[in-house]
Amino acid sequence: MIGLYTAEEVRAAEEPLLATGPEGALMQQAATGLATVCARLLDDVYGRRVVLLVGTGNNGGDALHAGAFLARRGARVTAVLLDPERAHPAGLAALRRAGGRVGTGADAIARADLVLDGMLGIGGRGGLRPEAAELARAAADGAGITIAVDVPSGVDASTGAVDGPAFPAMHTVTFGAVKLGLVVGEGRGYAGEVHLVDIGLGAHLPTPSAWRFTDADAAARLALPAPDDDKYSQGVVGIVAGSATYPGAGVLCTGAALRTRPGLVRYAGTAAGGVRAAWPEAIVTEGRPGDAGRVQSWVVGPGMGTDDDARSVLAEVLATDLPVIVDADGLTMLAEQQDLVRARRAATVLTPHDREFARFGTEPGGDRVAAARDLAADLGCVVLLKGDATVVADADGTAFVNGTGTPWLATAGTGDVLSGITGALLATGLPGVEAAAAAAHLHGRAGQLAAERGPLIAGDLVRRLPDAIQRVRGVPHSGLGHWEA
Ligand SMILES: NC(=O)C1=CN([C@@H]2O[C@H](COP(=O)(O)OP(=O)(O)OC[C@H]3O[C@@H](n4cnc5c(N)ncnc54)[C@H](O)[C@@H]3O)[C@@H](O)[C@H]2O)[C@@H](O)CC1
Ligand SMILES: Nc1ncnc2c1ncn2[C@@H]1O[C@H](COP(=O)(O)OP(=O)(O)O)[C@@H](O)[C@H]1O
Ligand SMILES: [K+]
Repeated sequence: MIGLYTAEEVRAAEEPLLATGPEGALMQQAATGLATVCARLLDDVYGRRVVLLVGTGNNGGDALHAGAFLARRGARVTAVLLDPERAHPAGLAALRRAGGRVGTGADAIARADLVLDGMLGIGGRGGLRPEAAELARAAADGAGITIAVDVPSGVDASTGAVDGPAFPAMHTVTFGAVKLGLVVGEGRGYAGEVHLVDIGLGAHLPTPSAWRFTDADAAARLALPAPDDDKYSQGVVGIVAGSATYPGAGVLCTGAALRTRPGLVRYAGTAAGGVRAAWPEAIVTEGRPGDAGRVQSWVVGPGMGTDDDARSVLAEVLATDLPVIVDADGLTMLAEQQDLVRARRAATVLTPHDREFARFGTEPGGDRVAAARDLAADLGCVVLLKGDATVVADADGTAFVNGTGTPWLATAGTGDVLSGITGALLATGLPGVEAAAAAAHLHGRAGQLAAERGPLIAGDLVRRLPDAIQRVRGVPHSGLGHWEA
């Protein structure tokens, strides 16, 4: 797993290194790593125009030292200083020694091949002041590559909240540890591609605030069928989704569960006809959940409606002592009867998008990890808050930020697929928070695979799920399967 850290955690880890290491050593390491990434992205450094946006703190110092490195390799480097009296003295001296110069704003930015944002790093507080905001806008309008030093200025490094304008980075070169604000919420959009430069913080870092799953983490949670398995022992999933008028949600959800963990999937609900036609593999009843037969987990909510029948079905499912994932219409009803979750002892996973989340009382706001954590703690369940970087939080504060996916997932029905995957993983006995994090990871990978062929529809995710599973397991898909000689 990849740890994601707040600014405070990174500062605390830096302290012992600053206290014991030679003066400026950490900054030299950071700046060298930064300049190396810049040089790689510029391809040929000689003669390139580089503009440094330089604030009053160490973030500006990093930019100045990296600028000096690039100037020594023949780049034409101009530093734009937000406050000339307070620019990092050693950094400025190094830049001047290397032949860099100090200049002014917008024109230089418009002509730059590369704009390096060293205005604010983890010491930034609140929104950008007007002069900094102006430079960020000019960088957005320019044609050069935009690279943020450590954190894009205007982005809260700990939360990803953005208050007003911020520097639009195509790349962020971050030091020592990945800051949470680079991968979640609005901040993620400003950070672009994140490059991590090792400055030796490793042993000093605390347990991170949040985690990101790798493919290996997801794969470790996808238990393979064993020789002594049968269709029941793999975990049976029950699906309550879709309706006579809207069978689609039932079809997608059932398909996703089957494709994730094809032991046995049972369906109960009024979309029975559509589900039966689409998935002969599923066991289908028009009746209530109790008529479906034994299951090890329930998916309830997508497209099921919100009438009285739907309410009583939701209550019936939540009254079981089985793990349940609640989505869509189920969430709309649950928001009005939150005690149905609080009373549960088995795992409950709620998978709201922003509007569904708001029905539980508060908008997600700028700090999406905190929002998901708060609701999870309040209800005593797992909350998976959907978005371009989906957040999963458990009642004890454990949090994951998803790193897979594509904006092509913003299409109807993809949420139903996520519900089916989550239900299938819950049925295997995984803790709720791990099932949800692994499901989000897998869903995103399926989306990426489907998007390789252009615009995707939700059904494509179901079709690509087997490939996504093989991909996260690191199995090359030759189409022939794996044979041991
Ligand atoms: N601590 C260290 O030794 C290291 C720090 N590094 C760099 O240092 C950065 C943190 O440096 P600092 O703590 O000096 O902080 P920053 O450079 O992030 O910013 C602090 C300065 O900006 C001002 N400021 C804060 N909010 C502002 C706003 N909204 N508008 C305008 N000005 C604002 C503050 O008054 C202060 O002068 C990191 O992000 C990283 O880039 C790296 O060099 C690695 C080593
Ligand atoms: N811009 C985006 N980038 C990446 N993923 C997205 C984006 N917008 C939505 N998604 C993902 O697509 C899915 C949409 O789910 P949802 O809103 O429930 O749709 P539906 O109810 O139509 O199925 C979620 O998994 C969400 O994380
Ligand atoms: K910055």
